[in-house]
Amino acid sequence: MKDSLIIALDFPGKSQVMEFLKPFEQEQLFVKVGMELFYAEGPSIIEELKKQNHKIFLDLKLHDIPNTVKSTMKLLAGLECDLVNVHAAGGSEMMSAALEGLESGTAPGQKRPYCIAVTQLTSTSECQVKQEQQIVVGLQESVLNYAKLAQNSGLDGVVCSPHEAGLIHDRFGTDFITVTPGIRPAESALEDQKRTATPEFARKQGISAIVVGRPITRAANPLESYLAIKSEWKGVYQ
Ligand SMILES: O=C(O)c1cc(=O)[nH]c(=O)n1[C@@H]1O[C@H](COP(=O)(O)O)[C@@H](O)[C@H]1O
Repeated sequence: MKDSLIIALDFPGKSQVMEFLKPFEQEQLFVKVGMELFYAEGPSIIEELKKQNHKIFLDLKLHDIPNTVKSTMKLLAGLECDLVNVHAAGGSEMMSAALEGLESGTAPGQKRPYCIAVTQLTSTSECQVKQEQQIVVGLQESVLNYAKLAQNSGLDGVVCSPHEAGLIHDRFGTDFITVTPGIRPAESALEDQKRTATPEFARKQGISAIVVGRPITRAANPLESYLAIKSEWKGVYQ
């Protein structure tokens, strides 16, 4: 997990994914399958990507009652991805249930997928946290609170922005995984992301893995963009 660069495969279907991956034949990738692609293609897209030897983050951000999350995680464990996630806002009981489900769905002798919790989405601003979510302590404290709940529930780490990751490692240890989207090389468009940072800034925070979507998938030359971001991040595929 350490120093990984995860490419968000936010595409509407398999054909676009396979077209995108063509120039990456020489690269072993860590890819993220999110709701759009998974809902379009179902579990077969995971099998396809595994056949190509890519590591997989299945990003379905489960957020439901504990029983539903537990049984869904049991099912997802069978897909043998490397990383899955839930929303910390679902609460500690839900997070513990997610882990129980994953453990019970993992074949004996196999390693269960890492499970991390989304704290505050990187598209969320300080203003939204205070005005819409009515969390008076503010964004950073809310992220730290969710990280604490996730760790106490036995999860392996969190999704947060690069701006909170250093503090999370200070408080919760360097082994607690931080995965940070919202990565934008200097002068890239921020689009809907609010808490953004460059790959270089991310490297200095001791972050475990960065997630990059559009700056690679929508680049004129995706492979070139991937390699440039990777060298700025100094990620080493493991
Ligand atoms: O869990 C995630 O992956 C996630 C959490 C978060 O807080 N923010 C966030 O952007 N993501 C995902 O990370 C990816 C970021 O994509 P880009 O903004 O295109 O780089 C998208 O697939 C999002 O769904």
